[in-house]
Amino acid sequence: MRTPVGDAYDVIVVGLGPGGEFAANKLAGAGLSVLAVDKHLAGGECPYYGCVPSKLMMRGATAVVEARHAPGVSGECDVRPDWKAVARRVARGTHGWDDTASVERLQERGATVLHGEARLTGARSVEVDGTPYSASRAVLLATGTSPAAPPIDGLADTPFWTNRDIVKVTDLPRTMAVVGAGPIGCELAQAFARFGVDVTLLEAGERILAKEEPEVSALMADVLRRDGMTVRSGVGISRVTHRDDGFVLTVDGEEVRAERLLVAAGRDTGLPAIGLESVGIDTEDRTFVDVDDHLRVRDDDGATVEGLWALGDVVGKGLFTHVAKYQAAVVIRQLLGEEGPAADYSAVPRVTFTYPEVGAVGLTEAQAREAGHDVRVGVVDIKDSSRGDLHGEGNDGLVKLVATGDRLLGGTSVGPMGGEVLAMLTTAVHAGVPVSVLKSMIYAYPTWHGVVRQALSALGGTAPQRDAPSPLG
Ligand SMILES: Cc1cc2nc3c(=O)[nH]c(=O)nc-3n(C[C@H](O)[C@H](O)[C@H](O)COP(=O)(O)OP(=O)(O)OC[C@H]3O[C@@H](n4cnc5c(N)ncnc54)[C@H](O)[C@@H]3O)c2cc1C
Ligand SMILES: NC(=O)c1ccc[n+]([C@@H]2O[C@H](COP(=O)([O-])OP(=O)(O)OC[C@H]3O[C@@H](n4cnc5c(N)ncnc54)[C@H](O)[C@@H]3O)[C@@H](O)[C@H]2O)c1
Repeated sequence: MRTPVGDAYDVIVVGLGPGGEFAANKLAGAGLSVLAVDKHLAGGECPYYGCVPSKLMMRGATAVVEARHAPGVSGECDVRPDWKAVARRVARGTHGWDDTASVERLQERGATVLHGEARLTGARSVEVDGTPYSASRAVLLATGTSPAAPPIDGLADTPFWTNRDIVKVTDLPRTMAVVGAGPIGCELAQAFARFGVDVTLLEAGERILAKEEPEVSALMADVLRRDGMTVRSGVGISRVTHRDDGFVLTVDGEEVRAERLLVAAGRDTGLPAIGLESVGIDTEDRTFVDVDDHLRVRDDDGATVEGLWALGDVVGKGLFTHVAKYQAAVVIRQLLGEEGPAADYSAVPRVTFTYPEVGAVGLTEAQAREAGHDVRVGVVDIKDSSRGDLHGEGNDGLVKLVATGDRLLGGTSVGPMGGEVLAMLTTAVHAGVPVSVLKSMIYAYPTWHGVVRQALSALGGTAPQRDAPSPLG
């Protein structure tokens, strides 16, 4: 452990989710004295309540559905899904919600780890459960988010589940209502539906997965309905009550009943609790901490708060683990005096791990038009490709490209490997690979990423070309 000078550490990291933990490990490993503080589990939302358990659930759900495709492609297959198997993998994958390994990793690198609630008292000082600490170089705020509860009459008095509860479920309910059809709602609803739970997905907005292209929302609503779910968008939920036999939601004046209720209606950054007023930031109407492209915190006058950085979900530049770690790397370079680019969000990839996976990067068509670009669009259904044809059942998906002139602004790839196909679109958008260069490449046959070639030829309204005549007719 590095000994701090006086009572001051070099760096204090508040919040040890993917962003804070990564920064604390790297900075301590580089020889700085680091105080690493978390009020709950070192590791944060992703490994215990987010990415890891939800992807383990999706893996189980995908295996079930792939087995159900067997009759058309490989004969009979008797599938008897058992949630206990998933629950066991989740308990293992989350280390039984125990952060000893993360804490020890930090300590081995020389950090001092404290479990406690921190509050800023100035740019380079914090209190942890009332005890003051100061940092000679920097405080890093990486306090992340917690599940938000929408202001629905009666909801707060009911035992509804959030992502933090549902990941611990060992016995499935018969019926479940889900409020919110963003990535969390869609992933978890589909996982449960594929294990036989009768799920009703309720979305207030016009469409599910509203941050994605409209074609994606329509396709995914169709897939989820074929999974046996009831999918309703544009609904108003006015009241929730709970009795022994379950929940009753008043939805557009009618009752929806369910044994369990999952609320997946967005995230809360909890800014009033972290002491931002001590550095001139009023949190009343603010959702995220304002930062410049080096993640330095700006106060209400737009001035840089010297010695204070923020990163991860709390800055709202993309609520993803990979964004939190990317931002942490930008901050680490500055604190270690290393060269490197400022943060750039023009090619942030995102993947919703439903089946099919929904991958996207850069601008959607609507965002590109709003930004004033002269937009060209190419959309291809993956069923209209050789790989889609060969795959057979389960070949739901599409590739959509958004370009202006010879420049790719964004792309979406939905399919059994939509998140993997996204890699080439991310490279293209990030590196500014011209559309003409992408068109001149050779695409392996018959691949899912080969559909990108078809979408490139569809750009600008040209009829999409198959990669070969359908071998199955
Ligand atoms: C169900 C679900 C599935 C997800 N799936 C994915 C996925 O597949 N891929 C992906 O990229 N992202 C996914 N995410 C998002 C991802 O989990 C977050 O973007 C990521 O965890 C954010 O990291 P962070 O470092 O900002 O903070 P967080 O992970 O939110 O951690 C913040 C930490 O700060 C601590 N803290 C807060 N306030 C204080 C305080 N005052 N004092 C001390 N400690 C404090 C908290 O206890 C917490 O440990 C998912 C999220 C959820 C909920
Ligand atoms: N695979 C991934 O990378 C992944 C998976 C899960 C979550 N995440 C991250 O976590 C973030 C949060 O996910 P999320 O799904 O909670 O948030 P979200 O904001 O994307 O979706 C929440 C949905 O709830 C709806 N909603 C809000 N209030 C409602 C109400 N009263 N009734 C009905 N619907 C209501 C909203 O209209 C919205 O569509 C995402 O933005 C994403 O960045 C990522």
